Amino acid sequence: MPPRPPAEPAAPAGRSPLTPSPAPAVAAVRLAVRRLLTGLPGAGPVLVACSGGPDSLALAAATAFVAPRLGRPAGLVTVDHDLQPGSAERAEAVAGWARTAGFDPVEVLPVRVAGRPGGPEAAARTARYEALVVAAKRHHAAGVLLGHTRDDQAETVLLALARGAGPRGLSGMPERRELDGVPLLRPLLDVARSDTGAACAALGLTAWADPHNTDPAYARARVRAEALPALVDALGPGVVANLARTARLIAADAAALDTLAAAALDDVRAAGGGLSVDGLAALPDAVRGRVLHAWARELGAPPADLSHRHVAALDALVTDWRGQGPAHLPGNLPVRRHAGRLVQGGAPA
Ligand SMILES: Nc1ncnc2c1ncn2[C@@H]1O[C@H](COP(=O)(O)OP(=O)(O)OP(=O)(O)O)[C@@H](O)[C@H]1O
Repeated sequence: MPPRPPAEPAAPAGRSPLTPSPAPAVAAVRLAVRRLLTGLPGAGPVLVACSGGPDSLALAAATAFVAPRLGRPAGLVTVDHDLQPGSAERAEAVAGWARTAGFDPVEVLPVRVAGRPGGPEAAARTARYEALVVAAKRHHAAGVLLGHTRDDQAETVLLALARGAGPRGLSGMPERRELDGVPLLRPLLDVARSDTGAACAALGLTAWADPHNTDPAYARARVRAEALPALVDALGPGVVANLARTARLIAADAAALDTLAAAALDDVRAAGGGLSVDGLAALPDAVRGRVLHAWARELGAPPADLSHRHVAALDALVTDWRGQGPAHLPGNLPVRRHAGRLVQGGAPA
């Protein structure tokens, strides 16, 4: 069903109809958007990335309400992945609603997913983010707003725990990050999914139900349908908020370690090039791992291919040196230990 234009809820009895009080869920979503938009740098528009699902539809309705009050232009973009029948009509319905809600610009972004590497979900995500970044640059946007909620964050943390992720994965999704110079902003990370659904209902918006969200072929859908509800049953309703809180705490620690590692990398640079083994060995494990990771990227290893195994191989040259090596980084980059340093290059002749 295409979304219908938002309508403010009727004022409760005893209140002036001129100042209706929004439903609590509507107020919660608006407050979250206001908090993020207040003081956002840059004068350009924010672009809401809206799928037509309940999260981004509630986000869009809140942005349509809040942005003009803060003097911030707001546009809306919806991506047509062309993966399901009727996707073009749905995208047009979202765009049509957005025009009536006052967004400008409003764009449907068609993307091609076929032929990209990875599974269809990953390929669609990559294509979507590419299109969002291009649109944001075209409109000199101050940022792209995404509708991820607290429940999405909790799912992300559980999935990260299940695959044995380190602090980066356990940090979940950041509220703000830059992709190719474009700020990606997630105002709803502390808003419950039940609130985005309730906000849509209170505003008379009919959201699109993405069949992928309930398809048990996807691990995230199984976490959403089974694992999180089981945890909530067993441990209480605070679990979702607590998982999201843990992500924030770990993100703060990870950021502090990153800062320490950036300084440590400069400290352990060796005079003749490469890194000093003694300097590296003196660092705490968590800092040394980050230093080696950053150095590998500096050497030209493609970040997407650089795994913890590569970092562990570099680490072994420092802490477990038995004459082995070189370690091989992706991008055909051998690293060896020579004269008390880690240096790039194959075995000496
Ligand atoms: N087709 C799309 N067009 C524009 N933005 C999208 C699209 N799909 C996803 N997004 C953006 O990415 C966010 C996360 O999408 P995802 O599908 O992972 O989560 P979701 O919980 O199903 O969100 P929603 O309820 O908004 O569909 C969305 O809230 C939205 O901001």
